[in-house]
Amino acid sequence: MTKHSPSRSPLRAFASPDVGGMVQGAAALFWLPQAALLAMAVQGLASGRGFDAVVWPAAAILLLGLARAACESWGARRTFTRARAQLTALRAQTAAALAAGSPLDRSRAHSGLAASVLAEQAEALVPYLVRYQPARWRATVVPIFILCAVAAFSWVAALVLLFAAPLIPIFMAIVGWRARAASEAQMVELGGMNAFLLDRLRGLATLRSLGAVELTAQRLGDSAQSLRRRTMAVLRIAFLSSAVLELFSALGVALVAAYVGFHLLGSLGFGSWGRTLSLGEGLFVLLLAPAFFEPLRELSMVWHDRAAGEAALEALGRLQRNDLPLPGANASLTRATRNAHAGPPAITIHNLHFAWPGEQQEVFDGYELRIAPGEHVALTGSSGSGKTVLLSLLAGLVPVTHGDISIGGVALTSHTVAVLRQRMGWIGQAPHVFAGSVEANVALGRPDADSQRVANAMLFASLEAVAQAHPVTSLGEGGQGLSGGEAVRLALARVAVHPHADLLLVDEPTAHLDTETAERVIDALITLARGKTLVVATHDPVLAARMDRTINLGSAEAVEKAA
Ligand SMILES: Nc1ncnc2c1ncn2[C@@H]1O[C@H](COP(=O)(O)OP(=O)(O)OP(=O)(O)O)[C@@H](O)[C@H]1O
Repeated sequence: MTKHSPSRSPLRAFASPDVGGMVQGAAALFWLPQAALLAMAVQGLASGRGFDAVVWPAAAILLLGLARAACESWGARRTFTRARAQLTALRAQTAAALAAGSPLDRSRAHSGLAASVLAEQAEALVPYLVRYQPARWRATVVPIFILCAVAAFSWVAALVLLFAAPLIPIFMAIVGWRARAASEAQMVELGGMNAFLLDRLRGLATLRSLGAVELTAQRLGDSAQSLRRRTMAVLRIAFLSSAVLELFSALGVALVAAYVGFHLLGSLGFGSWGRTLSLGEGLFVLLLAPAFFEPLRELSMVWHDRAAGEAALEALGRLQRNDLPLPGANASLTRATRNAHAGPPAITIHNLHFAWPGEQQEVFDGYELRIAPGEHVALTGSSGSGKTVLLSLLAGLVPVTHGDISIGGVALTSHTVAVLRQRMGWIGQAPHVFAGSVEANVALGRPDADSQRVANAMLFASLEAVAQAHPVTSLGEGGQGLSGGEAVRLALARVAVHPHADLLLVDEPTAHLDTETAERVIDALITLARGKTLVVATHDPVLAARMDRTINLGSAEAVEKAA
């Protein structure tokens, strides 16, 4: 299985401007003919042509203005639609990459951070694409055209613009570099605060019972203060970049205005290719000077969108990196419908090696195991001996480092695991209970879980009383409102609803239950596993005694005996 770590380039593709942004940016070029017409009209008025000199240029300026507005609005609409579509695609790609990671990967982003990046931080891409990209394009193209037009009349004015302009990108680059660092720090702080909040909300009952609510509120307050400071840093940098730009653009325009004014007065006769500028030409140069700086000023206004957008792209890229991929995450399920299973599967494990990524110590080092079809097996052993890891390897939740696992004669590989998983029923150590009704928690939205099947499964797990006590949506997130025994029964019902499951993998179903409840859970489990292969990890000797065989992972002889 290859490591899923997308390069930065697919994400970078999001940053390329499209035709909408280009049209929007180029619309600023309409100012060139508009300024020329305005200068012509003033020249005409000055030369005594009266009202006639103004009418046609005014009409043409109006038409050009309408054309400019149309281009800008079409470009803006197209850029916005594209940006939303790109964001949706990027969110889907990131969510798919998150789902393609093993649930046992300890380096996975916390759910609070992932939710914050996907829902909140990713939104920064929209201003980045809608405002920054067209502004960047405009700032690259428009000043060049204006500079050429100005240079055609006066090389001195063009030179003034040319000298003032590079200072702006230099300062912007310096400021932008700081802005990016500040923006990234702000986003990290925001994600951290969200993760902290989500985590503490989940553990509120524990915090309250141990009297740690005050302290947590104080820490949350400190985080909020730190976030405020970071946000202010980002804003300060944004204001600074605007101030620098305003200063240089005002200086540039003032110098051009002074030159044109003195030139027209005859005090500065040079700089216009050996001739004297007319009033209209001087005015044209003067009208173009602020327009030369305008795209750069716009760029500075949206400069922090760039920093936030790039920080968001990077955060999404980080979420997409998987250190521990989920085997077969992208395999198709189509073959599953064709595969009719003949009886419960046998399990064969040969020369199994498994080590966690980045760890030298192997949890399994050449492990061998055979389980007969329909056999009920208890995995025992001291805490940390690898019971959960073995169940996870059988369920294909983590990839084996080396060795072979076969289920029902089919080798467990990234190609077959999705199909094999269809015949597995899994009960983890802490089954997750979603906020919602008991029925919805049993059905889990599976297409084959119709209401009749759900009702039968609930009957089997004696859950009707629980369902009646929690009508419609009252089950709390994380199983609040359910006792430990009820939560296990809910997990049993989830498996009971699945008709093709003939291999049950169950992790410590009786942990933390009183003897009587544990007995009932064991009875239900054995009933459910009738005619199926069952592998159950447990520390409970009563449960282990009810199985056909016990395999102790904590002792080497037991492993050999099992083999
Ligand atoms: N997600 C993980 N990432 C890295 N190491 C892990 C992870 N989960 C477990 N381990 C390590 O793998 C080893 C086996 O853990 P495992 O959970 O399989 O033990 P176990 O026998 O099920 O223990 P228990 O009876 O307490 O549930 C332990 O050393 C544990 O620290």
